[in-house]
Amino acid sequence: MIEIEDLTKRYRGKTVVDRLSFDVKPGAVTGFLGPNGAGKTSTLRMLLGLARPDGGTALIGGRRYADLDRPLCHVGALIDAGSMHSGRSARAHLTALAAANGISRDRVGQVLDIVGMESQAGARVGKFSLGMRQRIGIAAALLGDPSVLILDEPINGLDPDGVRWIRELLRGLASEGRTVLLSSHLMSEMELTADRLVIIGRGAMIADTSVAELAAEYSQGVSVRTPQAGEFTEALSRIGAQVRATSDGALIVTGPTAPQIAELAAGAGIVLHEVSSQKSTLEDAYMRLTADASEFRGGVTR
Ligand SMILES: Nc1ncnc2c1ncn2[C@@H]1O[C@H](COP(=O)(O)OP(=O)(O)OP(=O)(O)O)[C@@H](O)[C@H]1O
Repeated sequence: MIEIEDLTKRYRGKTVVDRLSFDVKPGAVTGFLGPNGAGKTSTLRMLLGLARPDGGTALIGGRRYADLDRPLCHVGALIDAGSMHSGRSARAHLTALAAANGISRDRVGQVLDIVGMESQAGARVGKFSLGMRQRIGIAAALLGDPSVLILDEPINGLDPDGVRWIRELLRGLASEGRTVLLSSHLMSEMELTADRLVIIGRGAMIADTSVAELAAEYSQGVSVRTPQAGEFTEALSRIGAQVRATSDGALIVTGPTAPQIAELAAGAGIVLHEVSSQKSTLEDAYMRLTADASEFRGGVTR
């Protein structure tokens, strides 16, 4: 469990994390989303004791990171794997990390196995591709078998196989009851990976929701095609539905669900050619939610 309350960070007078509060619960993957510069990394760095908050608290299992005994056994973190330039082999890097944290050497083999890197464990980390470094970074995060995982942009720069691999790994770790928090600035990376979503902009909370709730909230009604449009519009209006006709002859119905509309038509002897829910994509929802919060969106001069 991660608890963030009123967390605030300022750099040179600019508030980059602004009284942020949210909880991250075990047993689910929580996506931490926001445009570039929204304050995600700053928040994660405070959570991991790498930056000092100017206000509020960031707790893991009820304690500050700095107060955890053998922190690697409570929290695994991946922050900036791209910058990991080690002249050591992957195995030596992990073995040193294990030794420094009182973790058995045997665990190194296990985590190399989990991330599929045993065959390359003897090669120098500095020679690895970004995707391989991400895997070694995740192996390091898993060394202490932690119940909480915090990953900053772990999908960034991975090829489709890597993306699928990390998605399955994180979902598996969450299904074992672990708390998994990962950041991204792309909804497309999150919609298949995360259960819950915490969306921030300019350091402040925009939405604390689930993928399913956000999809339902931004659903745009049901598209219906029928040769009896006039008659069916009257029947729909009688049950309180809102109906508007589109220029290509469809009816967009808001209020009832698609099955309710189909049943109403069947009961009234109306022929339907099409009934389909018009879901806006989560990407659209995210773009709308963060439209005012993006510092770097092109095309507009402020
Ligand atoms: N050490 C620092 N000193 C000064 N400013 C900083 C520092 N770290 C972050 N910032 C500023 O804080 C703001 C938030 O940055 P942060 O990296 O937390 O955002 P982010 O949401 O992780 O963005 P991205 O998706 O681009 O990684 C930015 O304006 C950034 O320039």
